Amino acid sequence: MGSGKTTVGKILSESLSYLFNDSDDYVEEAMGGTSVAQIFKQGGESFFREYETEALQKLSMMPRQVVATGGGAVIRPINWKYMRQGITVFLDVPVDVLASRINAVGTHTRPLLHFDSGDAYTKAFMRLLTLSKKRSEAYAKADATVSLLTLAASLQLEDVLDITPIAIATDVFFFSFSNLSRVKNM
Ligand SMILES: Nc1ncnc2c1ncn2[C@@H]1O[C@H](COP(=O)(O)OP(=O)(O)O)[C@@H](O)[C@H]1O
Ligand SMILES: O=C(O)C1=C[C@@H](OP(=O)(O)O)[C@@H](O)[C@H](O)C1
Repeated sequence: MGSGKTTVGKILSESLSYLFNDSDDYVEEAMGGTSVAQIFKQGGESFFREYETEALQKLSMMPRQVVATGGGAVIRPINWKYMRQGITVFLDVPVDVLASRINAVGTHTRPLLHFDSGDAYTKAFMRLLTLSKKRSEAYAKADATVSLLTLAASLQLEDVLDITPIAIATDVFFFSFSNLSRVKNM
């Protein structure tokens, strides 16, 4: 959540002349415009995960597109069957950066990070830390990991906050290119 999948994915899709899709948007459309936050409220996380899997299955049948999945899509093994129809890239962003970004945009669209009271940054940080530990093995299944810490070092930047989305998209492009031979329909 907040790693830049949408921001970077849109840049990548434009430069490749591919379509861009966001699996959360796809779920919301399939639910007649009900927001992800509302779906969580009405049916809980497992209900949302069912629709997320269905969305990934449908999206996996479409060629020439960049998909930003929800950050939790990695936790269901069945989702990998669909995501691996393409090249999978994990954007590895330090948790404090994720929490700052989420804090800046608000938590209303991200129910797992939304709390009715308390310090929003600290609560989001703690939840993101727990989730990133719990999911680390699943994220490691991606074809490529683009780590902002590694990228900052290679660009000789002191702060990951100085890395532009275009620089990240370029890195994702090169990692993806080296995996192209595995994937049909690109
Ligand atoms: N490299 C970046 N530098 C600065 N802000 C970024 C960067 N990538 C994303 N953001 C900002 O962080 C927030 C979350 O990004 P988003 O692309 O929606 O993440 P995700 O789709 O992974 O949840 C947005 O407000 C976006 O503008
Ligand atoms: O990490 C998660 O479990 C989730 C991430 C969200 O997507 P983003 O990663 O686009 O915020 C969204 O799918 C839902 O709130 C659950």
